[in-house]
Amino acid sequence: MIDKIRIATRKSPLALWQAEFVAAEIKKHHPDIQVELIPMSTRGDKILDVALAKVGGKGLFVKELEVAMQNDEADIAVHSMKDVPMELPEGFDLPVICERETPFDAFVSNRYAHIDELPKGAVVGTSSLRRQAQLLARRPDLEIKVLRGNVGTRLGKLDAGEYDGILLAAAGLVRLGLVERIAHVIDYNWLLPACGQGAVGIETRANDAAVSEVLKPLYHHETAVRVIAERAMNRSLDGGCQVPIAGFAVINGNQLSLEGRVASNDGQTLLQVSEQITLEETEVQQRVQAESLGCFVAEQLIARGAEKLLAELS
Ligand SMILES: NCc1[nH]cc(CCC(=O)O)c1CC(=O)O
Repeated sequence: MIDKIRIATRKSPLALWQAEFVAAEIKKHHPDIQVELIPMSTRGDKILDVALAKVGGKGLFVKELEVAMQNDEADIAVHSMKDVPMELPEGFDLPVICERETPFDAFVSNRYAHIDELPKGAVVGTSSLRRQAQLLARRPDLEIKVLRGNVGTRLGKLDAGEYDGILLAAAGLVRLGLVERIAHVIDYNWLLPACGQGAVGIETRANDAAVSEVLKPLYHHETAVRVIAERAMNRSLDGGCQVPIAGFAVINGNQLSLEGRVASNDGQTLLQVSEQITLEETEVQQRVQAESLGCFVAEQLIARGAEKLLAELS
């Protein structure tokens, strides 16, 4: 019997919100289990002055949390799925993906109500190559300026007048109660989200059946199927979150569709593939199908030159 669960989390307000959310859900379903947060800093939190793409290395935001689990200082780690490397290290599992918040990106500005209102040459803040590439594909005249730090830091830089507008995940702003800062949510047809964006995942030590059992009520199957498809695509393309890859899956009835994009950093080349399959009956079958749809979309992208594009970037 488990009487306590320790949650390793980053210290940013968004990470703490997500960990608190998981803690509250665990307590709701298991009133007798004690939950404790173990906040810690990761390398990704400490390196703030360089674009993430230049820092390199996978798992910048998760490694320290895994070490804490390995050392039995924590039992689970709560992550933004977007930040979780496609391949987990040996000894860890990701048994639970929670219900997704809005997966889209948001335009935030103190001066302009819409991206389309930005004048020629306006300065837009983002450190995501995915956002940069897709924005430049539509508006090659805009100037992209590095923007790092947690959500509050980024908003502070916007407010200090360093940018005409910035791009952030809408989910982070919603969770932090900052919806009013959103000028508009960006249509995914022209800014396709990152694989896993808006979804929270829970990592455990491998084969920790007791902890997995406790976490079961937090599992959201539809989100899991969508995120599995997106991540399988990303994995097959061998891309981390530091390359201009976008992937977005939706379920409509028994149809699972996945769109994937790979772009050059300047947005001049943008490859795009969309595929759809009919889902089988069981959850296990559907997860397997999602995985193969992701690989299939990746193959199509590779056939159109994605590998060459990504190789040129690294
Ligand atoms: N890379 C940082 C990060 N990781 C997850 C989110 C947002 C929340 C989410 O996608 O679940 C953010 C901030 C952002 O991209 O604006």
